[in-house]
This record gives sequence, C-alpha cells and structure tokens, in this order.
Amino acid sequence: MRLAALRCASSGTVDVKVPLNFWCGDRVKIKDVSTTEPVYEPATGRVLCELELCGSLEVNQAVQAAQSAYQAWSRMSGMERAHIMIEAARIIENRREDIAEIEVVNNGKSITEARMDVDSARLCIEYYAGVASTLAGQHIQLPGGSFAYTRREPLGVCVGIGAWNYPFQIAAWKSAPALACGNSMVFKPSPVTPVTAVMLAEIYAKAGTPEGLFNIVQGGQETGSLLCHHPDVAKVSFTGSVPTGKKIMEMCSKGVKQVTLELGGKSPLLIFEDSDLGNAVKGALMANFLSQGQVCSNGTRVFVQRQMLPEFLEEVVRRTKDIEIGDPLLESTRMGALVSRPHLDRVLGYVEQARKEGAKVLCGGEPFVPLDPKLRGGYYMTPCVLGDCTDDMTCVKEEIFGPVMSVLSFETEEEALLRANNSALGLAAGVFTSDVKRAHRVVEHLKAGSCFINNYNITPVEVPFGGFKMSGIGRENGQVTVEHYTQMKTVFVEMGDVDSLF
Ligand SMILES: NC(=O)c1ccc[n+]([C@@H]2O[C@H](COP(=O)([O-])OP(=O)(O)OC[C@H]3O[C@@H](n4cnc5c(N)ncnc54)[C@H](O)[C@@H]3O)[C@@H](O)[C@H]2O)c1
Ligand SMILES: C[N+](C)(C)CCCC=O
Repeated sequence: MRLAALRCASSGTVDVKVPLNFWCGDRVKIKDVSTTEPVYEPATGRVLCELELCGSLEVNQAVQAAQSAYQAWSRMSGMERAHIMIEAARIIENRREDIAEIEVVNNGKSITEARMDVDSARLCIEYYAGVASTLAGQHIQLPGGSFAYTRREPLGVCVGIGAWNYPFQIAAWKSAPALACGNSMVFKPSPVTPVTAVMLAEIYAKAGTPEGLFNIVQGGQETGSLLCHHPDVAKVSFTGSVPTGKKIMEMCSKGVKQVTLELGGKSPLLIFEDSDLGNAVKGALMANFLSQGQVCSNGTRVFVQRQMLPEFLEEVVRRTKDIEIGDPLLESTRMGALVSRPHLDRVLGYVEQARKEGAKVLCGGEPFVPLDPKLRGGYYMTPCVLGDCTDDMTCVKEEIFGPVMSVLSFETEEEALLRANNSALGLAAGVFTSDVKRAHRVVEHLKAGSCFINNYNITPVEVPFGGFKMSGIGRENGQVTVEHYTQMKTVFVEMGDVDSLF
C-alpha cells in the first residue's frame, strides 16, 4: 500500500488534495458529498482544503468495517498484535518529519513541538505493543479443587473523538490501548485539524492490521453524535471541552456505553519562596506557553509566594518577551499561530476583559503580525503575563486555552491550597519547592488527577494521565488503560458434583 504524499516545503505552499476519510483500509472519496467545510492553515490563514463531512451512510460504512476487522483482530494473540503495532511505530519513526510538518501546517504549532508530539504518538504505540503481550487474567482456587478464572476481553468497536490541539498524538493515545486490547476503532478528528489522523490510519494499514481496524470519519458534532448513538459502538473515548463531554456522556448513557472523558482544565501551579527561581520560571513557561497555550493541562493559575513575587515576575516577563513568534515551520520559532481566527479573537477578548477587571498586562496579549508577507493573514499573538490577578477575575476562573498566564500571590501553604482547589476542574496541578516534605504534603491535598513536583507538562506514555472533578473520567496512558478498553469475564469451573438443593 502506498502512503499518500503530502510533503511541504514551507508555510503557504500546501494544498491538501487527497481524501481525508478512511475506512476498509483506504482513503475514501465520498460520493454525492452534501456538506463540506473549509480547513485553514493557521500560519497563513489560507484554505488548505474543503473537508468532506460524513453523514449516517458513511458512519455506518466505517462502523461496519470496524466490526468486521474486530472479528479477526480480537482472535489474534497479544504477541501477534504487538508485532503489527511495533511495525506501525517503526513506520511513524521513518515518517516523523512528514507527519510533523503536516501537523504544523494544519495546527499552527512550532515544528519543534510537532516532532515531540509525533514521538509521543510512536512511544505510545510501542508501549501498548508491550502491554498487548502481557494481558492476562487471574486464577482463583475454590473448595474441592474447583476454581474460577478471569479473562480480559475486548469491548468491540470503540470510537475516538479528538480535539484540535494535539491531532496526531490524540489519535495515537486513543488507538494504541484500544488496539492493544483487541478492539477496533472509528476515530473522528476535530474538523479544524483533520489532516494527520488519516496518516495514522494509513500507517496502521501498511503495518498489517486487518482492513477496517482503524478508520477515520470526518465531521463535526453531527458526525460525532451519529457515532455516539450507533448501536454497534461499545465505547467512546473523548478529548475536548467540558460542555461537549457532558453531551457525549448523555448520548452514551442511552446505550449504556462506557466513556473515557479527557476534558478541560484551569490548573494551579504553586511556587514557594524556597524554590529554585530558574526552574520555577522555566516550569511556569512550560505550564503556559506550549502549543500557543492551547493545552488542557496548562497551569494557568500561577500562585507565587509573596516574598518571591518581584524576582519571579521580572524573570518570567523577561523570558516571555524573548519567545520567538513566527513561521511555525522555522527551527528558530518557539511560538506559532493559534488554531483559528475566532479562537485568536476569543483569547484576545480574555486579555481585554482581564484588563477591565483590574489585572495588569505585564507583557504581550496583542495581535502579532509577522514581517514575512505570506504570514500576514495568520493567527498570531504575543504571549501574555497578567499580574495583580485575583481569584474572582474571569481570567483566573475560566479556561482561556491561549498563551495567557495569570499570576497571583499567596502568603501561606494552607491559603494556597484552598485557593488552588477552588475550581470545578481538576485536570493537573504543580508545585515548586525545595522542601521535599512540603512537596508531598501539598500534592496529597491538591484535587487534581495529574500532579507535578518541580516540573510541569511532561507526559511520559507509561504514566496515567487524566482528571479529577469535571476534568474527566478514566485515564489515558499507562497500565490502567487496559481496564478502560477491556471487560472482565469470570468463569466458574466445577470439579465435583452439583450440590443441588432440589
Ligand atoms: N484532558 C485532555 O486530555 C484534553 C486534551 C486536549 C484538549 N482538551 C480540551 O479540549 C478543549 C479544546 O478542544 P475543542 O475545542 O476541539 O473541544 P470541543 O469539545 O469543541 O470538540 C472536541 C471534539 O468533539 C466533537 N464534538 C463537538 N460536539 C459534539 C457532539 N455534540 N457530539 C459528538 N462530538 C462532538 C468536535 O467535532 C471535536 O472533534 C479544551 O477544553 C481542552 O481543555 C482536553
Ligand atoms: C502538553 N502535553 C504534555 C503533551 C500534554 C498534552 C495533553 C493535552 O492537551
């Protein structure tokens, strides 16, 4: 099978002509397309392609393909599945640069970050290839030589629905555990970033998965809703906003389907006065400015202990002003374009609102127009640090999902914990301190699913990732995911006679 070529030389030169839907092992051009939607290149504002959206006919075809592949795949041993997944990981490694470049063109993040995302996707598939061969049940002894055993069985056709901030990585983080456990998958990327998930589908097919094992249907909420309601779908794993997550859960409840929900956050980062200043500042930058600030786990409420505040602010503002913004395909660029014009306007609106509510804009928060004429229509802004923030401000309460750091000050550990936990969300949290006892004590009290001590926003694939409270249900990555993509069967075996009461 030939992989569709989409090489790009520089921003502003790519047109996506290949179909972006994929089932039965191939890219599919929809017959009689009724709805299309433009897809943009954030770096330039150009239209990359018109996306063909799937309706019920196409969703049915994809689910049927997944059902038939499931029959073959679920009967293979874990080791057999592992071999194929390792081959998929090898192909990703060979195509790393292609995938990363196309991710940049469709998402706007810097090439340096896109390469890290592709590496995370590959590592995730390698990790779950290893897990596939270790799936096992339990043996339980019963009286009289009788016994019971448990089997971990796959669920069937699983659906993945992705957000636009990590398009290729999310597709891998969902498909790798699902496939390792013997399921098949229909994946729906965000219609804003539809281009790279289909590259993953081609790669799995080329690696030797049965035709229809991993399929892509393109579309927005209508297509997503068709998937959630489909009677042949066993589970939905969703990454996106809290309001959509609630709808997904509601739709899945109709069919009593399992859900994994990876939702939004408004995570706190606590910096104590005994922290190493350099590391605390680097941590705060990593917690706020990766992917133009469009990261679910970002630590956007930066609480700094009063005595350290002046030196922290001076250093964090200095380093934020130094961030090189521009063409995301250039090696020197550290911050690319936000994902869309409406999203950029929304983020700039939050900065304006913060100003009105009394926050001090210490740097950034303005639209940015690069000198290169081809980038003038792109969606850029300068990364922003807001000082004098208070807990009641909109910028401190709501997920902005852009490069905007809100800095707050605190006096005591107890006060910082109370304020940090005062949120309906609980995806992540961080603490910087050189006091090891304080670090663990604080983390014990933080109401968040993913906590970092003296670092922020690292997500090794062998470590579970996910949220408390309204930030989600279930986990991605790590061993625990096996529980989310399998169901347990218990088998009782009688070795004696039936002891009947009748
Ligand atoms: N916790 C995590 O792991 C994680 C990771 C990345 C992003 N996010 C969150 O995602 C959000 C940003 O992403 P977004 O704007 O793409 O989110 P979104 O909720 O708008 O959309 C996410 C996906 O859901 C689909 N969708 C929308 N309505 C639907 C419906 N009614 N039925 C089925 N599918 C539907 C969209 O087409 C898209 O594919 C942020 O809140 C961010 O925090 C969370
Ligand atoms: C930035 N990380 C560390 C890759 C986390 C991505 C998870 C979701 O946005």
